[in-house]
Amino acid sequence: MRKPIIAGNWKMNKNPKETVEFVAGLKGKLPSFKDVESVIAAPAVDLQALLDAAKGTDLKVAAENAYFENEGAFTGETSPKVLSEMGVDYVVIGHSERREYFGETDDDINKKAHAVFNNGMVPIICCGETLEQRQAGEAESWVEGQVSAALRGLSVEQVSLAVIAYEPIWAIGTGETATSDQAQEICAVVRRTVAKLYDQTVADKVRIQYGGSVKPGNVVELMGKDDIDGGLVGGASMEPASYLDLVNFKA
Ligand SMILES: O=C(CO)COP(=O)(O)O
Repeated sequence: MRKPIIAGNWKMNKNPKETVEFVAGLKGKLPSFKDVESVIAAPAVDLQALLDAAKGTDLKVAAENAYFENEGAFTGETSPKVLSEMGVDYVVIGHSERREYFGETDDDINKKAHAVFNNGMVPIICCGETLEQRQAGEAESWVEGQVSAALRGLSVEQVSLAVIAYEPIWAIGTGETATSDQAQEICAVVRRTVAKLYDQTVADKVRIQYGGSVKPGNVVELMGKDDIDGGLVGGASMEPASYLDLVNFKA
């Protein structure tokens, strides 16, 4: 049984004060961590405020990115070692916005996956195709390639813990959700890829999120699909009421 994991991704939005206000708005309303993992991925500048506010609650904290080196002359980067020392649980890596605007490659993302695990955290590894790739019938092979590259060299134990987020780029922030069948189809490809690279037991443990215009109105249908274990949510994670509707999708 895979535990559902719903993660908000605030992207480059909110300041520390707004972060604290958001968490105050969740008070007493989050599902138990035993049933659903509720996660917020916040900008690096908000993480300490989020960690402090989330203490003693069922909310888990994710960084939106980290570098693959622990320390050194890398001006402007965020150390995965320090994130771990701060108490961060998850790190989103390889988001399509990182790949597109900041030139991150499959190789960078693989190094980041290793760095995150080596520091005792769990990566949320993103993958997903463009509209052109989908229209050319290349979505499956593209995603299979991204997942294979990201997982290269990881141990069975590490991959069993990993979270993989399938986010079709054409559905991000566009209001255009993949249908639940389209989402399921590629999430199944992700799981089959893990089975091919490792084995079915590992594949059955990996949690796969769908992301791209997830909202309270479609979360139940998406979560009902066999290979969808969670959501990675931008816009609809920004306000407590909407976020609570998502994480309480079972209620
Ligand atoms: O990119 C996303 C989450 O990482 C999806 O964003 P939206 O939910 O705003 O479409």
